[in-house]
Amino acid sequence: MKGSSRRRLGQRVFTEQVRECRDKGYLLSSKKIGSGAFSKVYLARATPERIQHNAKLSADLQDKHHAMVAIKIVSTAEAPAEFSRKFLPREISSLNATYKHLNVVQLYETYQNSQRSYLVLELAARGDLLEHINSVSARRCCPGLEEDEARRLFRQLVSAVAHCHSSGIVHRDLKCENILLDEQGLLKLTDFGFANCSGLKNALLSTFCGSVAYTAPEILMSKKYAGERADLWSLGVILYAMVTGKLPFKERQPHRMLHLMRRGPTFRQGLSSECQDLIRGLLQLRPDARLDLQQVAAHRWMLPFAPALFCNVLGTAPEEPKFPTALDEVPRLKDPEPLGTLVQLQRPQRPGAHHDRTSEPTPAFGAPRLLQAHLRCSVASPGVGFRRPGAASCSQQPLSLCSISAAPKEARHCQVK
Ligand SMILES: Nc1ncnc2c1ncn2[C@@H]1O[C@H](COP(=O)(O)OP(=O)(O)OP(=O)(O)O)[C@@H](O)[C@H]1O
Repeated sequence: MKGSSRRRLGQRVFTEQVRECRDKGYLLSSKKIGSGAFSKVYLARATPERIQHNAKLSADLQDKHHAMVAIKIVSTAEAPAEFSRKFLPREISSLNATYKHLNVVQLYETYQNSQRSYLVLELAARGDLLEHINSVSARRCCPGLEEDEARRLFRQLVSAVAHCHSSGIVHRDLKCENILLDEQGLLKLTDFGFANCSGLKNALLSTFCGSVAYTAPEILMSKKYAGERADLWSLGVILYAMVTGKLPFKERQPHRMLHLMRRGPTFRQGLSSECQDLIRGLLQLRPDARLDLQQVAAHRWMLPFAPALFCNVLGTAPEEPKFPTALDEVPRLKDPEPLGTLVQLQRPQRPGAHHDRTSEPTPAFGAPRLLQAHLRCSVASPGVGFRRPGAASCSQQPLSLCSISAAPKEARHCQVK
């Protein structure tokens, strides 16, 4: 289709969406605040009548003193049948199950027709954690957040994940891009497309979900896994990213990734030993050796400010274990690459702007076919259509996390068994 016809079609579709939203009591703006594989997210305003008639909206917006929401429009007509049948309902039911926690994005309501589904969401207008880390790093001319800020955010994240787990939901795609910030700087966990409600307690899962850089080793090894423990690994990666501005393990091939994981994370100078200890506790290879959420909440790095916050969610603090720091017995690779090298890049602006990497060497240890497909998809070239984080005031380029976390949107859905 020619550019001008595509534009006309886009305009017509948008006009329909504006009308459909207006019929439901929302004034859709043309400001697009994000997009996913099959969705676009727009800024919108709830009408006073709608607020009055929707209990969730009125309860929440009253506290916020505004009427703005985010409307995620999912093009179900264009999405694969599996997406509409499986992932979208999963996202909606997970958001309903986790209502209502201060640090989990709220779903106010949904409506749909034969072409699309609309999710009316709490607005988190200050971008995601990845952008935040990058812009703070650029401003400070030093990668990562200050530990105090990281602590404040991480405590909110732990509280959100604890709430999900206690509501019977494992997220399975915890990463910096799925953590949004609102106008008050409050953290809001989002994107429950891979969430699973049977991943708790004794049930073991086998589906590979999420982004490789944040994925627990047991999943990379195609083992059956406990969803809660896998979420804890991802928390360790996120905390590492917060305080260092890098990813702890950055490799394309699963066997090399696993090798790095076995060696454990390395830390920048100046990072407190308490923070290092907490990260090590989360990045334990053996899922049952990993800290659980209670232990995380009670960890001494978490405590300096208002430890009482966690008492409601998590109960009392258990003993804090110690973690091995030495390299384990795995043989060294001949030519290990530097860990978590900073590269200048960002997420693709257009979903799907990725290179076909079919010529990549096949992972040697026999990763599942779908995981290999994911790896090929997820190593998007850093040069293509990436958006820069906030203005850099220093001579360095803006700092950012590595490209493996910026998986093209399609890739995230094509790999799930
Ligand atoms: N409630 C919100 N407030 C503000 N921005 C949002 C909100 N929800 C989503 N966004 C923005 O829209 C983007 C896409 O949203 P989301 O990740 O939910 O879509 P998705 O279709 O699930 O994406 P993916 O294909 O990555 O799974 C987010 O990265 C974020 O920038």
